[in-house]
Amino acid sequence: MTRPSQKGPTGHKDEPAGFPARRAALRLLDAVLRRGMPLEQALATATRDIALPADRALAHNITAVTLRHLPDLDALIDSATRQALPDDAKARMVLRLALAQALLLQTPHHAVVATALPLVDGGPRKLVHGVLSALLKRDLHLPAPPALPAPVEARWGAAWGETMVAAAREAMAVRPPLDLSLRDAAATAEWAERLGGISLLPGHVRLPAETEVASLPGLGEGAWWVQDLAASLPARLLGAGEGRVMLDLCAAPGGKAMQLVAAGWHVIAVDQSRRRVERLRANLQRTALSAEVVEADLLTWEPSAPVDGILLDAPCSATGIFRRHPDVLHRVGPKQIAEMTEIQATLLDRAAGWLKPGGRIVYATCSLEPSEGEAQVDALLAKRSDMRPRAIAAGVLPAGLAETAPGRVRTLPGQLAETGGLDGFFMALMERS
Ligand SMILES: C[S@@+](CC[C@H](N)C(=O)[O-])C[C@H]1O[C@@H](n2cnc3c(N)ncnc32)[C@H](O)[C@@H]1O
Repeated sequence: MTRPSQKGPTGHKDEPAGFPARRAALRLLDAVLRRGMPLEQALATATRDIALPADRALAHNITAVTLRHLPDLDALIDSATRQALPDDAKARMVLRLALAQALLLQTPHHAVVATALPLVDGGPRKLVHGVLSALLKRDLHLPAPPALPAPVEARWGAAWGETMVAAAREAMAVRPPLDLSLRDAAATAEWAERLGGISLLPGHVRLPAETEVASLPGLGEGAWWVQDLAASLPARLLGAGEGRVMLDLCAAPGGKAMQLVAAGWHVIAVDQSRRRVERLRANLQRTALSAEVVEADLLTWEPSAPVDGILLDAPCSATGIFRRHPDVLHRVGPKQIAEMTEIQATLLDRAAGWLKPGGRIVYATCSLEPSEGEAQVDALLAKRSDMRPRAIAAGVLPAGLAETAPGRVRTLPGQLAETGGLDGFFMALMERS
């Protein structure tokens, strides 16, 4: 048995060692699954009473691993209960976390049981003990790769086919690599060598998944920023700026704005979120790149004059970044997607009217839902006879990716898999005639 600590790290008597991290993990899982909060957003509140960074990291890790394997963990739980536990029952939440620790984090079984049972004190302790003991006696294995939530598999299967769903499961099983965008694309070879990575495009360096960002050379001097390879593509479609004016709409925290400034555009970066605009300013300061920053709601704000270029990185369901944020697939469904498509259509409509004749716009979303990507651009082109697709220049995309239609790129799980894959994104380049 795990020896109960005299006093837990939070000062409570008779708490088993490691209990505060498990209590925080339960709060985190509850925030994501019952209240629909993003995991990263729930972190500060859920871990507020944890003093040690290592315990906060453990709570985060237990929850993330649980979310990556949730459907398979649920199947195990259901195999050991006579009556299915409600989806949001505390007993199910605790069992999910406990099994994830035992099966995926190799936590000793006695520690799993000792830290799980106090989570249901005053509740279904006997039930949880019974189910957990019965399951831990079995020779348990989780399927590899993990299943995605059934509604997601059905939706993506219908949109992209079963091969994509299988690739998405594989992508969910592994931590993605760390991609950096460089301020000085001319120094790509030098930085790739210095950082020990590979480069798939000028201005890009890819490092192994376990790389610790804080310890890398170049961070303090602002030589690079973290940005998935797919997320770096929309700004690349717009080419070199040569001092022309670019509106970066929905710009914070600024990954694409920094690329555009580094490519020679005069950038006006607009975002409505104060907190995220602060991060945008800090990022510009760290990289010594300068842009006009505007904190405003794009549903009412408009530029004072037509512009040469626009990048609209629209708010979206973010289902394309599930590899780093497994919570998204459990929080986002048709309702949230439909809400996002309405905002996207309004923003794209407004933005298209702000281009000079001959000006170019890129519309992008980090979503794997066609309604937030292809369908938005189809609708704009059907509505506006002054907008037309603009072919993507040679050499802009990495080897292995190509336009899916003139001016359009769709990145999917499974693409570039041999070098670590990339996030799910849609982008389209159009020109105003
Ligand atoms: C996908 S993120 C942008 C990421 C950013 N382009 C980058 O590369 O770092 C979407 C952004 O849209 C902003 N946003 C959502 N609705 C908005 C609106 N009505 N007006 C202005 N910004 C908005 C959010 O605050 C969020 O920062």
